[in-house]
Formats: sequence, C-alpha cells, structure tokens
Amino acid sequence: MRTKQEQAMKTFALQLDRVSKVFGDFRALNNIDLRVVAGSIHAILGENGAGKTTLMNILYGLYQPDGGSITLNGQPAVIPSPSAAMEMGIGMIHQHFMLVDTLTVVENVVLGLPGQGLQLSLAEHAARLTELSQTYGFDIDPHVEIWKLPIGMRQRVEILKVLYRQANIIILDEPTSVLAPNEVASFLEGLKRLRDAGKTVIFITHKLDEVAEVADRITVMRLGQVTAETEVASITTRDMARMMVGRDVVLTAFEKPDTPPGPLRVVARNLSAIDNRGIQALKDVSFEIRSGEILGVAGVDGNGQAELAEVLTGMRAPSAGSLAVDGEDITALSVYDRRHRIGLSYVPEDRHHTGLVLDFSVMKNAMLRDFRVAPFSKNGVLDMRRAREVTDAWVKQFDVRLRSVDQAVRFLSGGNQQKLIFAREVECRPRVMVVMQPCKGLDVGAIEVLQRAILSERQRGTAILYISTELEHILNVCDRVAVMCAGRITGILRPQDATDARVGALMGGISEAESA
Ligand SMILES: Nc1ncnc2c1ncn2[C@@H]1O[C@H](COP(=O)(O)OP(=O)(O)OP(=O)(O)O)[C@@H](O)[C@H]1O
Repeated sequence: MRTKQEQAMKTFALQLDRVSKVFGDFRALNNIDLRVVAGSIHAILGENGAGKTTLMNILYGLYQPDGGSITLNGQPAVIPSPSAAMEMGIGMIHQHFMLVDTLTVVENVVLGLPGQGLQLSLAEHAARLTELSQTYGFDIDPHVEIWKLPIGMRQRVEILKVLYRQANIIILDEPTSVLAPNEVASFLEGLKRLRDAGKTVIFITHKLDEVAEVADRITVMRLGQVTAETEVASITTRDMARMMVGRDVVLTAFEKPDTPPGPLRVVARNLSAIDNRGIQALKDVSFEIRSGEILGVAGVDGNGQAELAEVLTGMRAPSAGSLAVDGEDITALSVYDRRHRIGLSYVPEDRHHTGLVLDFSVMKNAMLRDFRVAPFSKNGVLDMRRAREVTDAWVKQFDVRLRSVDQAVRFLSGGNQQKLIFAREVECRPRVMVVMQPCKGLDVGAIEVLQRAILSERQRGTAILYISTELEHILNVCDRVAVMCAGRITGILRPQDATDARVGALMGGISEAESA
C-alpha cells in the first residue's frame, strides 16, 4: 500500500528539490524546486543567464548538482550522463546542434543508438524515420547530408533524433528560435501531439506567445532561483514578461523618431551568389539603403538571407552584380577593408562559428574587431587597462551577465554571448550594419535594449540591414521590409503595408512591384 505522499509524487514525471549548482565561487542554481506533471507541457522562463540551460543540463546528466535531489516518475534518481538520461527516458534538444555535418539525416539519427537499434538496416531506419517525420509534420529526406540543410531543417533533425529514441520526458532548449512562423505553428502542433500521446515536455523559450499557446504551467527563474510557478491559463504574456525581468517591457513597435532619410549609402545591384552546395542561392537582388534607414529582410530561413549577409560583408564573392557604399564600388573589397575602411559591422547569425572565439575571454572577444586601434591600442601597443574599461562599460550598457570580463566567453549563457557581439559591433560606430537574427535567444528585456540601440544607430545615420525570420521584430524597428523567397527579393513594403497576407504571399514567392 502506497502512502499518500507516494501517490501524489507518482503524478509528477519529474520533481526537483533544492537543487543547486556552483561554478567556482558562482552559484548558478540556488535551491531549485520544480514539479513537472506527467503528460503536460511545462515552460521554463527566465532572463538570459537565469540558469535555465544549467538546470536542464543537470536533468540530462551533463552536469552533476552540488546539492538537492531529483525524483523521476516517483523514484529517486541520479543522472550521471546523457546516455543514462536517455536510458531513463529523458531526451534533450540543445540550442546548438549536435549533428555531424558530413553524415546524412538517418546516419545522424542512428549514430549512438543503443543495442537493438543496430539490428535494423539503414534503409529500415530511414523508412521508420520518414514515418515519424510525417507524424509530426516535418518534411525531412532521411538521405540528405546535414550540411546541405538550412538551419531550420537541422533543428528538425535534432527533434527527430530524440523522438526516435522514444524519450518520455523531452527537454527542448529554445527549439523554435530558428523556425519560420509557419514552421513554428506546425512544430507547436507537434508538441501538443506529444502531450496527447502522454509524453512530458519541458520547454525553455523566450517566446511568450508560444508559452501562452501550448504550455500548461510555467516556472519562472531569476538569478538562479525559482521566483514563480503558475498555471499558464491564469496569466497574460505581459504578466510573464514582468515576472521574468521584474519590470514592464515594451513588446510592440517602438516610436521611431521621424527623421528625414539621409543620402543613399548602400546600393546593391543585381547581386547573385552560389551557395556551398553549388546552387544559386541569391538571384538578381537589388536594393538601396539610405543613411539613417533600417531595411528589414524577412523570409523563411534558408531563402538566401545568409548568402546575402555574406556577400555584403565580403565573406562570399557574388557571381554577378555590384555593391557600393557612399558611391564607392566595394564589390571586390576584402572583409578586412570593408570592416575597417568602409566601417561595415556584422552581427552574424551563428555566434559560435562567426561571432566569437569561445575559449577567449570576454575582454579579448570585445577586442576582436580590431585590437590594433584605439581604444584597445595606443601607438601600436595594446592598452589592456583601457580595454578592460571599455569592455566593462559595454557589459554594463548591454547588461551582459557575467562574473568577470576575464571569464572564457564559452561559459556565458547564449543570450549574454549575443549581447556581447552586438555591443562590439555597434560600439565601433559603423557606417553600415548588417545584423542577422540579432534577437535570437534574447529575453524580452534584452530584445527591448537591443532594438533601442539599433534605433539610436539609425538616428546617428547608420544604414542598417536587419535580417530576421521574426517578422514582428522587423516591423518593430524597420523603415521598409524586403521579403525574400528562393534567393530573390519578391517585394519591398512599408511596415504599415506589411500585413500577414501580403508578407505571406511574398514569402511564398508571389512577387509584387515595390510599393515603397
Ligand atoms: N560551465 C560553466 N562554467 C561557469 N559558468 C557557467 C557555466 N555554465 C553556465 N555558467 C553560468 O551560469 C549562469 C546561468 O547560465 P545558463 O546558460 O544556465 O543561463 P540561461 O538561463 O540558459 O540563459 P540564456 O537564456 O541566455 O540561454 C550564467 O551566468 C553562466 O555564465
């Protein structure tokens, strides 16, 4: 006969009691209590650096707690490793993909499968995978190599990998941050199907609308502690934002100062480019950006936006077309000259590969743009005292949560890494800025800070290309919105004309004459 307490615990797929985690002298998690009801969708909310990923890494056996206990399906549990977590029915999808680029989808899914998984042929696995993919509304060819897939599709492969291992508790760390709006809707439907099938979903996200749509309960974390736990049905997204950051947050479009447009700064004419697969990814793209203007680029991920950013920054040579800044043809100019002579700065989508050197300190990463010039050097000699002052100031201004500027950037939370890149690229006072998915992984408070900084750059006269799959973020700040589909710009709209129907049609490839 079970006690009442045992009966109650049975309904929780997961229970954490007073779980703590310390890194050196820093307490990342402080006595966390968490109850996750079996067969529910439970969202974890919190500011950048609140400890959400650390907590999930403990559940997945990547970190060991320094205190507290874990109860899994009513039984005390110790989770020594990710493979042990998988055996206990816990699957995790990380913010950064863990796929082997040169292998196919099915090879990636099969990789590391325990025991009986190896008894099936690859073709049999592929057939099962196709079926699973269809069940959850994904559209994945199991035989395609990972490097050929756009980021959104790679994310789906990660999700399939966990589903294929039949995890009962599925932890998702910002799973929709790279998906296009139409993909998000079907993904969220997939989550509901998982819940309906009795699985337990733990879901970290900064997207409050998603929480409102699918989650049953939320736990809010701040500075390593749980500050609230509640039913989602009883609160609004505005309440959620306030619970997370402790103040009211602007979630809608900003008031833009009504400054007249400056002179033409960026002129792109008939740009075309070939992608890594040898396919034409950019087709005859033309646009202009004035000084003090923000041109948004909307579109489903993988429609040439990455190649456009690379062509503008000099990382990819165009196969045709030209690019000029302030009347100077820069089509053949090196990345270095674009950055230093032209004053072009870049916030890349992939912060780990292009934006940061993960094992360098925060201060060295801040200096990366050009350590040979002021404020980091004086008369050709590094000025470390000044570098420290400047980095400290940026950290303060952009609220980068860290222990010390000497800390390796690898150990900053994802959102705080992003804030650091943004600070470095905006504080050099560029003439042209290319920002790609700048709000990816940022909490609502940080998004507000970053978008205000973009608007003050506009005010200063910078020409800004703002590429994002988040139409709402684009509309919050941009003066005009270009929509891309299959490598082309299918239309350029004023924000007030960018209705869902018009943007949706343009994203689907139905061109219209430029209306702005
Ligand atoms: N291995 C580590 N060593 C040192 N500090 C760490 C380590 N991992 C995380 N931290 C620190 O713990 C804190 C919590 O980080 P965590 O990644 O859990 O935050 P988060 O809530 O997931 O943030 P985000 O929303 O930005 O992803 C941060 O201050 C981070 O710098």
